[in-house]
Amino acid sequence: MTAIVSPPRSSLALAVADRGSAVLTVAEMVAAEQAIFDTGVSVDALMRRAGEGAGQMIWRIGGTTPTLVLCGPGNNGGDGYVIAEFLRAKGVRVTVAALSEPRTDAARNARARFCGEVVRFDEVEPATQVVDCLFGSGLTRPLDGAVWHRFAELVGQARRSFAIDLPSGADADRAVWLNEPLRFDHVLALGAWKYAHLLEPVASDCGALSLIEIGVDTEAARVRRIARPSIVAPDARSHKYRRGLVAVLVGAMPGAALLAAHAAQGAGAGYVKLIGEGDPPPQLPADIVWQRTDGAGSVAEALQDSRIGTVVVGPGLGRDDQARALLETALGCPHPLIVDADALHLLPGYFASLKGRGAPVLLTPHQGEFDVLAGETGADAINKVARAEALARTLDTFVLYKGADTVIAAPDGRAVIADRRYSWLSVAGTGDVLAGCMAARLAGHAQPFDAMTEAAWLHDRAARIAGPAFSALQLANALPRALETCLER
Ligand SMILES: NC(=O)C1=CN([C@@H]2O[C@H](COP(=O)(O)OP(=O)(O)OC[C@H]3O[C@@H](n4cnc5c(N)ncnc54)[C@H](O)[C@@H]3O)[C@@H](O)[C@H]2O)[C@@H](O)CC1
Ligand SMILES: [K+]
Repeated sequence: MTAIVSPPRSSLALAVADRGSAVLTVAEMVAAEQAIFDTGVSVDALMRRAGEGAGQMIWRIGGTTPTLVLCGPGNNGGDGYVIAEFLRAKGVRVTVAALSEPRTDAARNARARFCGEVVRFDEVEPATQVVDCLFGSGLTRPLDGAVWHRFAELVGQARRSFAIDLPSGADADRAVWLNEPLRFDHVLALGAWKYAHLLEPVASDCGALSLIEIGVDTEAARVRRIARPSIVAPDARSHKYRRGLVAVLVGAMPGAALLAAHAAQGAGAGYVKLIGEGDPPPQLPADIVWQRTDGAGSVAEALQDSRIGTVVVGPGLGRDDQARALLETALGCPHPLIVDADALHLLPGYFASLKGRGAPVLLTPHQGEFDVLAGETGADAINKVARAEALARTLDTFVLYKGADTVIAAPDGRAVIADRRYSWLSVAGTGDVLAGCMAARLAGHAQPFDAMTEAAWLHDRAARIAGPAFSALQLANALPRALETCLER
């Protein structure tokens, strides 16, 4: 067996990237707030910080629009009284509708400081602008039917709606609606993102998201919202192998493998080759190398090339015996491996090969493929991130769980949520492009988690650049322009 020498890295390497802002569970948020109180800040002072931050944002967006603030019994309602007083002092015509008397000391104090009018919730008239401070992270059950009905009417009839911290009715950790879904124009998250802001089905009902800083320390958070990666251009010492050699295995449908290869080129790989049986497909462009093989033994031999940075198996692979043989060979090769599409359906037969494999394996399932892989794994998980984490841990692989809310999870517990994917991505072949894009990034710097995050970002950015109704090839062709937006200056 040929000795494996890692290819030299670093041309399109990672720069010091923005880690993205933190995503916290309610329990983590409570602990983070407690840490602030432990420094001597009072609950009242933190509520003022939160309410005035949110008030400032509403003032910037809504100006003097007459405003109805809906206040619940807890500290979310307390925020509402702070916001109402802030806007009133700016000269905005503000009414507060209270669901009940405040039940916490901080909310009672905020209520006492509000100098405007407070009316009963069940008697209030619709307004041009509505601010929802009924419930935040303390919501434990669905809203009472009559309350929800009136609430939905007030939000629906307003020209502009804001939800403070969370839309009332949304479960923060599970990211589900406890009542019927309700759409807001703006959601102002306090201190950190919660899962409901970024995971479907709640995320896309949140409209424009803003994060109001209140001074919570989120440094140690394991889960983050995706942020624009920072990518370094090739330097003077760069050459094609240093940029990264990507090998894509070709199965029954070479078109999909070709798309992945195009995408790898567009995302910065220095050298891309297809490895397949017999003659190359007629549509093979001149700038993609075809490495002809003759049976599984010769594929294994081709994959011994120590210059290979990443192998891709799955796009257009098929699910027959030949496909199984290719997957088995790929799993046995010494390089980082991306397992995508058809190969994900075949993978449960090879879980044992994942354990102890020297080089990392990256899985890219959409929902159907995820179900095939996960089975009962993570059945009790609270949300999509926890499900992805459970699979990553169980199989000791990196997982990119696709969807409008794409989740990336590492076996060490790190996770990233790439929310609100551009909806025109829902077209055939975009998965092949994502796999190729990820392969290029991984071949360039050998960091699987970063490669997945960068690929998710570049894929979405390229789609927005390509505009509506693009083809998968047009998406791959837009990748260089997406890459340009991430280059370190
Ligand atoms: N902890 C803090 O010091 C801070 C909290 N802040 C705000 O406080 C919120 C959390 O406050 P709370 O923990 O008081 O929670 P909420 O204000 O979300 O509401 C909790 C109250 O509502 C009741 N409740 C829950 N679900 C209900 C339902 N479906 N129908 C009727 N009543 C229901 C609970 O029994 C409790 O009395 C955050 O979302 C944020 O807006 C901010 O002011 C920043 C500081
Ligand atoms: K709210």
